[in-house]
Amino acid sequence: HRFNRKLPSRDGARLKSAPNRLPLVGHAIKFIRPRHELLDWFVRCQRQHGLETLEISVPTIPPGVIITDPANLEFVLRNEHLVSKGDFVKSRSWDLFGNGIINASGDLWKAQRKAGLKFFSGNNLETMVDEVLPEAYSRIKSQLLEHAEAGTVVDMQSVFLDFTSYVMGHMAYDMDLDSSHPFSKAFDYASDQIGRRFQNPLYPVTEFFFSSKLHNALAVVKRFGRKIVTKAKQERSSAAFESLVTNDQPSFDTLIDSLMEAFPNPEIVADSALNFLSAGKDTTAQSFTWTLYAVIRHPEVLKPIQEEMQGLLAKHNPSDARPKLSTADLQPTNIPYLMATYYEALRLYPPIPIEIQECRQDLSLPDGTFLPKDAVVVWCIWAMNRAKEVHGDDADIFRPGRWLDKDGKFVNRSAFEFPVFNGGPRACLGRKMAELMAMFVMLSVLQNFTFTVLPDTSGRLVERIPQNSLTLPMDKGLPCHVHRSSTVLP
Ligand code: HEM
Repeated sequence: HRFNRKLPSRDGARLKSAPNRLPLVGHAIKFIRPRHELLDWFVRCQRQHGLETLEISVPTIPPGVIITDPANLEFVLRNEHLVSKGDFVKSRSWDLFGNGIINASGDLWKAQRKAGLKFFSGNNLETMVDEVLPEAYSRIKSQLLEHAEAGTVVDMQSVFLDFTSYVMGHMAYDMDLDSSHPFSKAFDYASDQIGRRFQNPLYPVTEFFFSSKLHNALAVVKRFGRKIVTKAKQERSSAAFESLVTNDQPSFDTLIDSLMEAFPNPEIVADSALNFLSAGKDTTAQSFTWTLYAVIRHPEVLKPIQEEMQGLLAKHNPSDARPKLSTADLQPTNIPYLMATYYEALRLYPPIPIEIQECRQDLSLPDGTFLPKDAVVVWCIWAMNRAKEVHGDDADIFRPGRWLDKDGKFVNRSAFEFPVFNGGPRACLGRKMAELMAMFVMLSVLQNFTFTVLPDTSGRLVERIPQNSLTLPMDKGLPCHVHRSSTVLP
């Protein structure tokens, strides 16, 4: 047996088991159920046992626990040398993520983290707001106008995915990517199939018989990555050559540039850029979709958002009917209610809903739980974000006001109470970028359009649920009717 035989325990006794454990298969059935049922089950575990650490068992993987207490999560996130991604996650996602930052550890991770930090700390986010976001928005605006004019149904999830593909394509690869590009199609297919491996314990067998489409998609993705790096290298050489003639310093400021400076190996640069694209494209598009859904269901939030928009406009030259939004405009100090609305949607619909890590050695959590080496540590962000012990008795309710203090100022929570962007040394590198994109796209879309969600065939507005994935796509998208409203912002 390759796993340590010791079991998780506290005060010398076995832990309480998470509910619905079955003989032989343990909790495995729960993990292969549709995503919303699994998430509901995590919420039930949390409601029945509060912040207590519970035991879970799934055959073929080492014994494990579900943690919910923010103090335990803080310990886990701050001590990567003790608890980190293990074989369970890495073996399933290696084909797509390879040596990229998402799964890398040690020096390989450190160098990519440094290159990413350098990239995000420069002027790049300002360039994104000034140049990339307006162009990305103008593309989706034309789509929305066409649908508004023709009265046709538009899937807002796919519109937001077009938006983020364009933005991430520019930020990660310095090129135009839209959802119809063969790379985008191959990438989306491969991400989806890799996500399914986490739900299907027999995936090596299934893929042995039915995997040629996945292998082809992965080959397209990897080939595209290599092509991008070769193109960036050629551009660097010619810019360097030109600078000899003009005597100007060439400037290299794309993410690919930062990565090429850190790594001589083009395969690593390609994997790394792909990981950044992967980390940023779907998570953000999904967060915009769930935010719009929440706003449509809670129209009372539109008034304070409109007031903030008017406040922003008043700061610009009043004669300028289409002012350009700047990075300063998009800060939470200027638009606290919109930021609170976004955070409230992120709380109820976290784009990465579940995390799974493994213990590197025997250890004890702050609540006294003993975990043997190899033990699996799971936390469900979806359920933690609904814990009444942390978010109050109204934790199930969408209420942006919980993110504002008595003066209406936006107040954040610690990463351990609100682990939507992870925390500790491996906290999300793109958080600021995601927030700027969200504020920009929400201000622009809500200023120019109103939406009605389509009812189902019985005429009812059914609650939207997530689809199975590593992230949180809305099942069947967000089909809406869109209507034009007053056009004030660009
Ligand atoms: C609402 C949007 C987003 C959410 C909720 C989110 C959430 C997260 C989470 C939970 C992690 C930890 C994942 C893990 O290691 O298991 C993470 C890591 C990461 N995120 Fe984000 N993310 C978002 C947007 C972005 C964007 C726009 C980028 C830009 C490229 C980005 C770049 C990264 C990177 C590079 C990492 C790996 C950090 C490391 O391992 O050191 N994310 N993110």
